Amino acid sequence: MSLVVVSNRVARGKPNEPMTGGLAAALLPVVEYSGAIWVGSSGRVRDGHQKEPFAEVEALGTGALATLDLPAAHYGGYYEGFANSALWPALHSRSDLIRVSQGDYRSYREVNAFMARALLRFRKNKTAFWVQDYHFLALGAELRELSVDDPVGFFLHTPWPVPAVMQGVPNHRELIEAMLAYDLIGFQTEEDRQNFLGYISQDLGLTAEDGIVVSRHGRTQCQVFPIGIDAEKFAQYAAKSISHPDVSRLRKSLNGEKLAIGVDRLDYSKGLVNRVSAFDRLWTEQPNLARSISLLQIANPSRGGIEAYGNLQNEVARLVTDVNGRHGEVDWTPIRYLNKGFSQAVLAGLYRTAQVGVVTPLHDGMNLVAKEYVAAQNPADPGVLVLSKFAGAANELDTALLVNPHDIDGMARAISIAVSMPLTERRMRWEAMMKKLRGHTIQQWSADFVATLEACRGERAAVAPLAAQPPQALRWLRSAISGARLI
Ligand SMILES: O=P(O)(O)OC[C@H]1O[C@H](O[C@H]2O[C@H](CO)[C@@H](O)[C@H](O)[C@H]2O)[C@H](O)[C@@H](O)[C@@H]1O
Ligand SMILES: O=c1ccn([C@@H]2O[C@H](COP(=O)(O)OP(=O)(O)O)[C@@H](O)[C@H]2O)c(=O)[nH]1
Repeated sequence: MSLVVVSNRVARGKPNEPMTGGLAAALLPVVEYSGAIWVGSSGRVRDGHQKEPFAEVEALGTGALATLDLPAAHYGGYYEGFANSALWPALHSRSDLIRVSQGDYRSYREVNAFMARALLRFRKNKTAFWVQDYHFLALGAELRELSVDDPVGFFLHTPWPVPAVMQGVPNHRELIEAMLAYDLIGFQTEEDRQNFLGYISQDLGLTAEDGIVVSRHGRTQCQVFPIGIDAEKFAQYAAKSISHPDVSRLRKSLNGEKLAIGVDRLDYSKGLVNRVSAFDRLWTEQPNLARSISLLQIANPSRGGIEAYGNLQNEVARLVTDVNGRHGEVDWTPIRYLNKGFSQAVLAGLYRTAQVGVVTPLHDGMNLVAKEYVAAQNPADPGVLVLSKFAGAANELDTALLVNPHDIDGMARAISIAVSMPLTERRMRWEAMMKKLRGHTIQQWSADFVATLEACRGERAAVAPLAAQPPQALRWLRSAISGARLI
């Protein structure tokens, strides 16, 4: 079996470069170790009608990376338009931020159709296609139009909201009906899966039995696959990176003061304004904590061409300036605010330096930073994770200090509790989280999804049984897709 993984964003595996988002960070080791071929956008566009889509193919570990120049006439409407100004806000329950035109929807569908044509080149005798995320909701249907009858699966990295929110997306019915051309649809949490099935029932009049929806396309299995991380890799990075100049300079600058860390793309879903307000509240209500805990906030700019993101960047910068102006001293800066990215090896050292990890999104599919923070801690003296209950990660990391990101006082209180938590309690909470991270790795996640997808082969007319978890997940994945080397 050969596996073709498809996403808009890809990663190149350069160890010193920051990752752009969790999807690319998660898929990189999957492709490197499994021998799959990963197809995505090159980030460049190409004019005119491309008879044969242009792809550059390079090796990526034991797998390969194929990047495509997307059609110039449709790229903006697809990426900044429909994907990130209609679907992204809706998926994160921000209907107020939906800005979209019919032209954007047409471009989105054109790019999905273009990608389907491009994928034919990577199809072999026995191929399975694994499509990632909201950029390609209709890609399965486009592949079926081209007579592809291989298993085609889809994984959604974001949340799926309640039906009323999806109803605010133009063309929602046509688009979500097209999703049922997938054999398997994966979600981060049970709540996301239930919301999706709720929409299918309310808007499409289809019922699901044991997560199987039968539509005109055949059968679609809807299942939860929470994404994991390589916890051991982060632990090793963290132990090693202490000597990295960025990490040792940070440590030296702290002078015994405690540190909280936030690491996010500059995105309205991440709750940055509320987080900074919570620190403002903390230092106002408990002035004794000024100079004893500061915040390092890494906020990597994202999707800068979209108005809502530009506005957010200005708002957060203004707020940080206000808070620093209010609480700062000649020799103390309450918030160190950085608009740039770091490699994961350096991030691990920064996570380990901080006694508190603050991950407080308003909504988040999973949030890998929460898991990475835990994995990077020193087992003998672990830090405390303050985690939004609206991050997918809260389902597993339930011994973190769970907070409501809309409750500024509650967050300030949780940060204060985290700062003074005794070692025994910190260790108990951390060990419970670490056990979950070790028990569910990124390799396990991909092996589970691919095994379940492969079980759908030839089963479009009959319900495929849920695949048992493979005992040697990674070995299985490698051997199952060993035929994937296409170049
Ligand atoms: O590709 P961009 O437009 O620059 O955005 C970056 C990625 O953001 C989102 O990441 C999600 O995937 C993570 C891993 O599953 C998950 O932890 C997080 O909660 C999600 O927000 C987006 O879904 C990706 O498609 C983007 O590439
Ligand atoms: O400076 C940075 C900031 C983030 N990341 C990585 O980007 C990913 C962010 O994923 P997450 O799921 O937290 O959020 P997303 O950005 O995908 O919404 C994580 O793997 C981080 O390690 C990175 O490599 N460098």
